[in-house]
Amino acid sequence: MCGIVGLHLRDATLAPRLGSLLTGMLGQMVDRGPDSAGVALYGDPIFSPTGHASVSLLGAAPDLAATVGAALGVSVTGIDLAPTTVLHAPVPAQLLANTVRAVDPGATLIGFGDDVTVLKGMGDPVALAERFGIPAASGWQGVGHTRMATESAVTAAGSHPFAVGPDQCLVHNGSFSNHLSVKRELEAEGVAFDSANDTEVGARFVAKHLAEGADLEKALRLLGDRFDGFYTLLVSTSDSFAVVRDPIACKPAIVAETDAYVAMASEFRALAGLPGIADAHIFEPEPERVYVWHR
Ligand SMILES: NC(=O)CC[C@H](N)C(=O)O
Repeated sequence: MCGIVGLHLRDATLAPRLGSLLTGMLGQMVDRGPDSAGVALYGDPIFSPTGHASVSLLGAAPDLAATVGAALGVSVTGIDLAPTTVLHAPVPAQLLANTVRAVDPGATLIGFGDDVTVLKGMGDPVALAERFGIPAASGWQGVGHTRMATESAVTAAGSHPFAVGPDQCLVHNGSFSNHLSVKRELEAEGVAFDSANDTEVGARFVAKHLAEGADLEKALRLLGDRFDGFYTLLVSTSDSFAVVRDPIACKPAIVAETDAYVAMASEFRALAGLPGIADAHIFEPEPERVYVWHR
């Protein structure tokens, strides 16, 4: 199992409702993965303030904002939402991420960018979302995941999303059967990993191809060529929202599209409460077809 939900808004008047709609969707997927959960939000003014990069971390040192601020020579602010910590600084996102890694190598970086904030934790997904303040969040895009672990331990670091490139986020339902082979290839090229999770291998593969200049559609086609196993993936970037399924599409997925949004979930019940759903174009993504929507 595992439950995926995602909402890509086209109608800016829905932005103040992003967090409450996403929390409602996540709540419908709790029985697909009750042990841990994670959310990525794009464009919330508190989690991702304008003019600042954000970095999301697990296991951050208590005084990290001050240490990173001293290293960068700027004011760094933090939000403590245990086990996730979010830091903000008025510097480029990659510089903030690199500085955090250098200053606190014991922390795990779970997301970074100009527009995205990633929050992950253990326990009931809706209780977590409420503790993180997701229902009050706004923005233009959000992704959520409820995990039933198959490939690595039930820990916050093993929870999805895996957000390993700037403003990127990947969530997965399924299991990559050749992830250890792909991981060895990526490690030989210098890619470092934070967990033993199969989904992290997919996220690092996509991030590498995006960094090398592929667009999201191409990166997901390359993933389909290289990875074996089962997958429904929802992948988002600073301007895109994409869905792809393996050749036999054995993991469920449903998309609803209106003039106001594109929504995706593992099961329709997560979409049933969305505004205007009765008039939405609703379909199951075809096997192996890469669907990408742009902002
Ligand atoms: N149940 C799932 O879909 C699990 C997804 C992924 N293989 C993980 O272990 O995190």
